[in-house]
Amino acid sequence: MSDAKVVVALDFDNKADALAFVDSIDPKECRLKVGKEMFTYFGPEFVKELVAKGFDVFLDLKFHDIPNTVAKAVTAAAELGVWMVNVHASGGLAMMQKAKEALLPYGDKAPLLIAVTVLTSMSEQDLQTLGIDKTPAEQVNYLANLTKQAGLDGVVCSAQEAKLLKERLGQDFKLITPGIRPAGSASDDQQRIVTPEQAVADGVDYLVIGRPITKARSPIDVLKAINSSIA
Ligand SMILES: O=C(O)c1cc(=O)[nH]c(=O)n1[C@@H]1O[C@H](COP(=O)(O)O)[C@@H](O)[C@H]1O
Repeated sequence: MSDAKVVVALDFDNKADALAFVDSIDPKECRLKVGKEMFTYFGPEFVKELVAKGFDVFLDLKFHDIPNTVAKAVTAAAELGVWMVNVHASGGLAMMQKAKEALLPYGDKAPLLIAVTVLTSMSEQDLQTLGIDKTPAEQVNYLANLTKQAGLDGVVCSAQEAKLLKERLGQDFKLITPGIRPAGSASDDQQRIVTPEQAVADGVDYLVIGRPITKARSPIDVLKAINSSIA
């Protein structure tokens, strides 16, 4: 298993470009995330292909459904041999508990199970439009507590919330943070952004980074630069 902190979000609409990047890197340099776009185009076979190449794969399908359906979906993810899989914490305590239970038969081969708190593309105003009268940090803290209570391994949040969550939930509770932007790069549709250096200083376990790497003229150079900035 790799000890890389960077998880590259493989958000490509074609396999050739994704594989050109993947085949130019070593599994020691980063882990890979397959999300809704590539999974919908290329399915579980693509995930298996990446696992067979030796990469730790984060299957990011953000399951959010009734407990039975999510438990079965998480089992299907474990069968693919992925390293990590996620659900939405707002699916509730029972849903998360059932998902965790579904992974028990896999023992130490089970993927890490984490829950998305408040999407990094959302601001306080966005929460208000959903009828949530809290700051993102308060809502993240609330859902992260629920996630820990359900026995999951950690949460997806913004690195802006990392320091507080590590203090409150302990060092072992994993924090996975998208919305990472090297200084000077475009924020795109992300709202709660943090640089790679700051994220690591604040205790983040894994940094999910997509467009700043995959849309760069030389993705491999950007990945290497980020890796050395957080070494
Ligand atoms: O679960 C995720 O990975 C996720 C959660 C979240 O709150 N925000 C978020 O951006 N993501 C994913 O992380 C990746 C971020 O990509 P970039 O914005 O291109 O770096 C995308 O693939 C998103 O789907």
